[in-house]
Amino acid sequence: MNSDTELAPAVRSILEAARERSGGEGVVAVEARSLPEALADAEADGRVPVIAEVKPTSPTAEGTRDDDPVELARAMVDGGAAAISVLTEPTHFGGSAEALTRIREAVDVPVLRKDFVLDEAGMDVVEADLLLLIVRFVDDLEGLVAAARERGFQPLVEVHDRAELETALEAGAEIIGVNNRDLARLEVDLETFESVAPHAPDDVTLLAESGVSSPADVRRMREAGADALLVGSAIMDHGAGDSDVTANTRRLTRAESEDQANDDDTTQT
Ligand SMILES: O=C(O)c1ccccc1NCC(=O)[C@H](O)[C@H](O)COP(=O)(O)O
Repeated sequence: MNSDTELAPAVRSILEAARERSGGEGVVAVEARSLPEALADAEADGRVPVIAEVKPTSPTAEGTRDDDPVELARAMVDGGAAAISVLTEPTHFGGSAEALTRIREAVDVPVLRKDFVLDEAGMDVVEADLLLLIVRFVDDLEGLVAAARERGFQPLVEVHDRAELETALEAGAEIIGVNNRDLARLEVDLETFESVAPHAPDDVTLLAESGVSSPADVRRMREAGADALLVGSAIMDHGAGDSDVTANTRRLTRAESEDQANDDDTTQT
């Protein structure tokens, strides 16, 4: 691991579970759907580029959604999602590689494998268009970025502060996510993205991850330089059980349209 900074007990537990999980058989080879192209398509279409996350539960979620992951992903695409993120971690997030495979067959947008990949073997589990690598949790980021690309994945490199951004850039990352959830208390603070984003070069595809829950949050992250938003909880709405995932997604993908901005103003007054 790349840092000895404090980690929440849930994160320690996630990492222990990740170390115990085995990789797949053989080396994965993917023909990836391009994330930058999907984000550009969404922009051209007047949608805010949102990567909607199929996240059955999590250490901070208020409940669990047992809906069919394929139906959830389809509903997110209907709501305008430019791409889908799928938690494949089974123990703490209720995910699976099988769910990702089924989703990728069912939708035509890029699909991110959101998991805690610590080494090359951890990559060879399932085909996905993007693969998450978290700077804090890996020792040889440059080697893993190269290994991911050799397999055809687009690596999404996740950072939490400016020093990690530098590490990501030195490793050759082209798609970088700034996670607003800190790993010590699991609290979200949108200022994290705002403090890191100005230091990212323009040619990087920059994602704001975690804690985006309203159209106002979307606009705030976009104004701070986010090319796209990665949103799980606000779309899954775990506590509400059968909340409408299409409507939840559409509310965010339309956050920059005039109608939505007017609705928000009306609601706030
Ligand atoms: O979401 C959690 O509770 C969590 C806890 C510990 C480590 C990671 C965690 N989440 C992973 C993610 O990065 C998020 O699922 C993703 O960024 C979406 O965040 P949100 O929109 O806040 O659900």
